Amino acid sequence: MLLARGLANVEGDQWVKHRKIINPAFHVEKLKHMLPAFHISCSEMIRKWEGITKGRSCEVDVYPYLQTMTSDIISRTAFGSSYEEGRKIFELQCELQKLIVQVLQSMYIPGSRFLPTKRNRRMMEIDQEVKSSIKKIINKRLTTKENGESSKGDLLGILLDSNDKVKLQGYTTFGLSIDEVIEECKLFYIGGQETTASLLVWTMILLGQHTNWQDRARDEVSKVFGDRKPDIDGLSHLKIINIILLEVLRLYPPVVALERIIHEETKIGDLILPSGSQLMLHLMMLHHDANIWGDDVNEFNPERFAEGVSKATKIQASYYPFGGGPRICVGQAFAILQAKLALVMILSRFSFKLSPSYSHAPHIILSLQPQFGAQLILSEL
Ligand code: HEM
Repeated sequence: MLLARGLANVEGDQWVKHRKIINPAFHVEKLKHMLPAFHISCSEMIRKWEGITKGRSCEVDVYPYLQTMTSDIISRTAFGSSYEEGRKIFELQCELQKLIVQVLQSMYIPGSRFLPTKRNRRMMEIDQEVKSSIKKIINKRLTTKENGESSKGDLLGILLDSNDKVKLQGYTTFGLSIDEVIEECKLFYIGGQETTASLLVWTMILLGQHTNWQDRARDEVSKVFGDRKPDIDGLSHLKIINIILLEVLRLYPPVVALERIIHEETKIGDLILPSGSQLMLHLMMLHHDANIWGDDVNEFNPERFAEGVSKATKIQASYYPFGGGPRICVGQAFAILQAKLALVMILSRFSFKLSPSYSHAPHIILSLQPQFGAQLILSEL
């Protein structure tokens, strides 16, 4: 729970309260204003690639760059004007994430997390530092608000506004405490950064393999935007890129499994599951089941989504890259918008193919990642 205790980790009434406050932050109207921030972060990545390729074809492991870009986007969109402080917080959060992965991968000794080891002390230090830095940003915001300045269009501002609104609606116990706002800010990073980087890296790997789809996507980009800067309207009309992303999320879902706890005895077929049972829906298995998807289940074939998600399978309810039901991913539209914009910008500037030095090894560290990176040959257009 050191990583974040926000929305994803609360239950019952607590969850209803958090979700009601957070939902507006991800509304399409709000996302529209975040597009310029997405654009800046993506342009920076492209400039770095141009600096490497210098007009020639060149091998680049694109994965770390995509990770930096998605991290940068979260810092900008979560904290807006407090971007620099936000970035530092997320760098610490990233270090914490790595330390936690080390713990998860080492032998479990009960109680060992309370020992004052170097790693444990560093983890506690980071946790304290992150909390106090977010607190400083929030306090600064609250002071400017008290002075009558309107909130910024970033996630933190929207979260604080939305919190005020539910309080005004008479839900005296409904608002979030400062500590809870802090946890939500941390969760945006945990939930949004690695997952979106995972979606983008598998998309580039697959388009580097299936260059016919890359060409189709690029054609679409030039038809929709020409020399225009991508806008939200155009992005929502990209059909080819949309089915490509759907197919990537089927083959390589960044979150590989969904978890649920049953609150009352439930009968499924011949099985009677007692209350309190923990269920896991493995998306990798569901998305790779030939009975559902057909014989070409392991092939990259975006065309299967041409008539929409429900027509792509023989059985309904078989595709859940963003989960489902009331707990469906709150950042879905944010992630898809970001992925579409990044792809449009990459495809307009580079063509790419898989390098012979790429080793295919999907592995899971919080999200589904290419273990040895994503080596592509980039060529400037
Ligand atoms: C491609 C990118 C992403 C994927 C594949 C993804 C996937 C998921 C999945 C599978 C869940 C669990 C849903 C369930 O249990 O039914 C989830 C929950 C969540 N995601 Fe995402 N996510 C992505 C991006 C984001 C982004 C960008 C953010 C925020 C900036 C975010 C924030 C959250 C939060 C807060 C929850 C918990 C929702 C709740 O419990 O009510 N995610 N996500």
